[in-house]
Amino acid sequence: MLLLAAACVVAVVLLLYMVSPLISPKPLKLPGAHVVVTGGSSGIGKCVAIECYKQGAFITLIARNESKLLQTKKEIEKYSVNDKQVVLCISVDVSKDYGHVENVLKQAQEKLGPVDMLINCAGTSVTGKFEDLEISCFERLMAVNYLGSVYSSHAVIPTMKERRMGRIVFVSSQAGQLGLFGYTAYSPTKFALRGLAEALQMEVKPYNIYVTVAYPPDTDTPGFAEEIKTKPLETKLISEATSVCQAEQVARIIVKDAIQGNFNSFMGSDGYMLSILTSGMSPVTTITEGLQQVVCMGIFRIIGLFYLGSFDSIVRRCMIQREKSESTDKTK
Ligand SMILES: NC(=O)C1=CN([C@@H]2O[C@H](COP(=O)(O)OP(=O)(O)OC[C@H]3O[C@@H](n4cnc5c(N)ncnc54)[C@H](OP(=O)(O)O)[C@@H]3O)[C@@H](O)[C@H]2O)C=CC1
Ligand SMILES: CCCCCCCCCCCCCCCC(=O)[C@@H](N)CO
Repeated sequence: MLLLAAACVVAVVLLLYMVSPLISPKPLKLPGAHVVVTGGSSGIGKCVAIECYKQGAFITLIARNESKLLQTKKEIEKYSVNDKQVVLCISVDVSKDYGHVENVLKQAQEKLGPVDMLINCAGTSVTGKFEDLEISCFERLMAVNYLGSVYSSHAVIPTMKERRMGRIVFVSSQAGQLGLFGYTAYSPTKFALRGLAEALQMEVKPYNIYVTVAYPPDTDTPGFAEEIKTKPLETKLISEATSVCQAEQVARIIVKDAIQGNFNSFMGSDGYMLSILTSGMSPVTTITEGLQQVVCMGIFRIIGLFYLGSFDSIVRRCMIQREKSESTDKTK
């Protein structure tokens, strides 16, 4: 009886493997494709643009600061693989005025053709204790990290649906998979992208459009260098659970997953565990991915509980330390 059940399971798995090429998306061809990268003038966005350019794509870079855009354009052009390739720069704040964002993306499409891939990388972070963060921080981060991605995606989706092809990438964060001390303003903006991505993916899949959510860990970028200046001690200590990644490496993984149309894009072994743990009701792109989630979820939850225990003890130790130093300050 048991043998029969096992045989059935094996048969089903084999069958699923056989049909899996039918449900996996066809990879996007980057040579000659038009790739738009918001936040493309610095850090992860810049490396994503370079990676796509190296593979023959035409690039539109979007950010606010014009001189940074031009400098990055020059840097990217060093990697050209043919003499037709173009890097277009657009200076716009993706979080301000939807009409404006829609307009500049229309102009970009007139110049370089319809957008094949949009990478929403424009974003910023502020850390601090909940009550120390000004309300304007919560509003600004939601506007840039979340609404900025909504605006840019909203402007390109109609053409993608008409052409029945395309890729949309949202750059979330590991802090968009779990909430940590110091990230009360930032984490919700990154969790929001996941909700948007899931709902949007269900809408656009019949049009052969694939959505990817990337969850990078701490990554060595100008934005990260700015962030650590004001990070609470607790956040620093908790973040030491993972090592700092290089932007080039993060970009390579994001571009590979976007080309393949994978919903999940993660980096490193803790990124792998977090992605399995938080897979919830997210779509799967391969049978192997689904099987790994089913098999590993429980054990990763146990490992996760140990991590949570150690994070709680960091927070408690810091609190006791702070109270001690405050009371000695008072007695002085
Ligand atoms: N570095 C890290 O540790 C991690 C980063 N991430 C996420 O990756 C993304 C990139 O981060 P990172 O490379 O570190 O950031 P950087 O600060 O190095 O670069 C941010 C880019 O976004 C642009 N940008 C910022 N605000 C706006 C805006 N309102 N409108 C248009 N462009 C804007 C910036 O240009 P300009 O200022 O000129 O507008 C710049 O090009 C962010 O979404 C971040 O949350 C996720 C996980 C880890
Ligand atoms: C079972 C597995 C458990 C794994 C636990 C992993 C611990 C995660 C620590 C996460 C550090 C936060 C990264 C935020 C990066 C970011 O978005 C900012 N740097 C942006 O500037």
